[in-house]
Amino acid sequence: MSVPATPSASRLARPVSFTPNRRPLSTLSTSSVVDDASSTTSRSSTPSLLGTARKFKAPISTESKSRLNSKSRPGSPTKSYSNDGSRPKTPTSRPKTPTSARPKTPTTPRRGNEEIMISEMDVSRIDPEEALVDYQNVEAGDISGDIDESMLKDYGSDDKVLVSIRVKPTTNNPVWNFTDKKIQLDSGAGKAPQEFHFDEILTGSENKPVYNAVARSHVCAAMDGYNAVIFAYGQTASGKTFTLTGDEDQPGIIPRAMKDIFGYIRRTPTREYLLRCSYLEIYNETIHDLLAPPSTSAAQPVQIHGSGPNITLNPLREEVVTSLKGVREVLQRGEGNRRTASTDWNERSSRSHSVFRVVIESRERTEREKQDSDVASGRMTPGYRPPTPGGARLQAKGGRSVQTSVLSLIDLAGSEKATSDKERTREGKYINTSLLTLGSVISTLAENSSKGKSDHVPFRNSKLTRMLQPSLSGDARISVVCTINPSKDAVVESTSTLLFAQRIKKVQLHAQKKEVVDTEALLERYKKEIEELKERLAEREAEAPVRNRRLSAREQLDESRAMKDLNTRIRQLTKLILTSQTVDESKGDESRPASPTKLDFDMSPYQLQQELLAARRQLETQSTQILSLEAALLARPVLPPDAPDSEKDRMLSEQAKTIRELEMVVNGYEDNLGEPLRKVKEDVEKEWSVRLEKEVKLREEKEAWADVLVKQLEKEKKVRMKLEEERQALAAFVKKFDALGLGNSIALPQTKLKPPMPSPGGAAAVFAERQHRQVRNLSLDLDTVVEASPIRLSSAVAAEPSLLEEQWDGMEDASFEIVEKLLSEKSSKSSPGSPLKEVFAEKENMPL
Ligand SMILES: Nc1ncnc2c1ncn2[C@@H]1O[C@H](COP(=O)(O)OP(=O)(O)OP(=O)(O)O)[C@@H](O)[C@H]1O
Repeated sequence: MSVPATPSASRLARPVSFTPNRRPLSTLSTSSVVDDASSTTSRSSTPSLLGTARKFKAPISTESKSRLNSKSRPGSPTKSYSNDGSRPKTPTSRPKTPTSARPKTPTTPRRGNEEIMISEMDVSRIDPEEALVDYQNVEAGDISGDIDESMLKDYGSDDKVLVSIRVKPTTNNPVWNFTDKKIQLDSGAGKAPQEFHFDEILTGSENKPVYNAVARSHVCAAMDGYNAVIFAYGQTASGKTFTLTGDEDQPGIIPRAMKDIFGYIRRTPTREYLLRCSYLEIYNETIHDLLAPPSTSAAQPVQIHGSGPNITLNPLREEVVTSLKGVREVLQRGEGNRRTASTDWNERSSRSHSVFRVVIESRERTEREKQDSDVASGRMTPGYRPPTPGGARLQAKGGRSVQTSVLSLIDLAGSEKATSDKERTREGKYINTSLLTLGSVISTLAENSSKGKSDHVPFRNSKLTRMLQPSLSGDARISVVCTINPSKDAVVESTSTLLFAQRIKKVQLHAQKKEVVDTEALLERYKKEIEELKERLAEREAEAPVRNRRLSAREQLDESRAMKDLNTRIRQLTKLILTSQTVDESKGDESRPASPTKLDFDMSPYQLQQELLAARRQLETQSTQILSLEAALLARPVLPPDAPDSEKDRMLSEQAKTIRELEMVVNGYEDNLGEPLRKVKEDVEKEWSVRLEKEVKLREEKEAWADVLVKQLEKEKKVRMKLEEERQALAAFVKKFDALGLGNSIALPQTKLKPPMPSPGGAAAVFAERQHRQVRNLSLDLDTVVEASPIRLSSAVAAEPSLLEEQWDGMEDASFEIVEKLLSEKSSKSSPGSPLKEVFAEKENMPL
């Protein structure tokens, strides 16, 4: 068997059979599976199965409103009713769950909201391992607390339809009298007295006895491998939805059946189950998938394919459920999508026929599985066989057989008279036509059965009868609840319902359960596929060492990827099979997280071992490859220097190829590092990259600082040069000063300063010229000024020692103090106004 690339896609084309007999793999119409996930929205906070049975309503007429408002909930069952004299036109209704929050859109009664909650429970996503239900994983809360075997009917001995009448409680002039099995029109009704006999006559508002009488045996039959159909038929507002769905106080057949299903699994330690639900409605002769988003189901109505007993429905979703919570979600979604509207007779009348189906696949558990799960759960396999009425047990023949059955719970739209609303009238026509067809189909079948005839049965005249053809042809156990309104103004409709019930009672059934190995069953197919995949994997692994020698690096990489894919698929499939440990009420049926970490933790020890082995083998292969490639690289021939260019090019391209191959192998090697190792690697890389960044920053800062220092140094150098210039200028000045001739009378120490002999007036001229130049350059920038003058002018250079503060070599003795001293000695001898005085006067004015 080949592995489909995408498991869900491979099922897309498969239609869902309505006939479990030779049903192809029932799966989703997955055309909208992908976008479903994005549209998950909680629809109701009410946890009840019934609290969500809210429907769209058409606006209610004032007349209807007042009638409805005046209704009160009838009391407990009575076998005869008092006539209070009031004669409301409509039957007394039990008030439904408040619907004020619901929009009323008469033209689009179907929920127009695109954000319909889409469960993740479709077959393609669910983990079958967690979807299999058995006795150990059914939670106590999921099962019916009132299992009473005495309530079960012996459905196995009778090949007749179980027909029951439910009389709706009313205080409004009831005209029918009844006993347990007989119902009779009152003589006071003004009509010919009629008497009818049925399997059960049920009254009152309690749904539990109704379920026990009409549905429980058929639910058990379905669990035991028979197809079963339970449907409610009757005039509008007579209580069909109340019987099938019920409300929070009085859960109806559907929620009770689901509880019983889990109860049955709990009591059956020998089997494991896969449960799938679908929900559809037939509205104006079009079939809609109630579990698909409305836009999808409107664009792609469900089609009936095939003929005779081999009817298939496509596209139709089936969602795997493992707990009541999961069922609740499916029901909430489906019921939210049902079309209802307010009519003259029923505030929330079902405007369509609805079919809720549960596909039950089950398989005998192997001793090994039982032991394993008992050990895992700390329980021992109970040594008893649960009571399963009519149940021959399935035996494994060769391989284990898979039993498949379908339980269909059908709420028919009510027959009705013309209404005041145009849209309702149109719907009513469709409803009446299909009910009429159902009636004539039942009549013909009854005739054929009772008179041994084989007249043509007009199944094809309506979608409803065509869909029900396999069941009505005898392939299923059928239970019909006919609901009637006993009040006088509904006598005609009630009589018509009772006649229908009488006819259907005559239909002969011959349902068989399927105990053969059903290779089409999803459960079996998963198991088979797992086995095949494992075989293929083992073969490939065994061949790997020889094969890898032949393959190029790329081919080896492809090969290892293919093996990885096989492993992944095996893991997915294994997880799709539910076992007893996995059913848990607290668990929703949300899709299992796709986290690889989660998957790893969920793997069985065997799978982990397989995984580990495969990974090790791959690593070994890759190490060998790396080594051989490295050796090839080292052993490459060295070309002589005078080798032709073409030869060099060839060599280079070969080496480039080897490098590429090495890279590929190394990449593959890294891919194979376990998650933890990869994580460690990432952490280390992260830590070191932070450090590296810090270091780089630090280095940049230091480099910038070094630049500043270099610049500073250059500046210093320039300043030093200027200082040198100034020093020389000053030396020149002193020389000129000495040239004034004073040096002739005063002996300056020759060794300290040896300027040329100054000439009179020379120093003053130099200073005058410098002073002039400095004033001229005052507006120039700092560097220019520094260059132009021997005297510091700027703050930038103020930090530098002043020329006059500097210690000049050999100038100590030539300080101004000495000069001053010499001069003062001289001045005492010379007269005022002498040239010397002039010179000093000028010097004192020198800008310092
Ligand atoms: N046996 C019952 N006891 C108490 N209330 C009931 C009973 N049967 C029906 N009702 C009430 O009567 C009203 C109409 O019932 P329901 O909607 O089930 O009728 P229906 O047959 O499904 O109608 P339609 O065909 O129009 O959908 C509801 O408010 C429901 O609660």
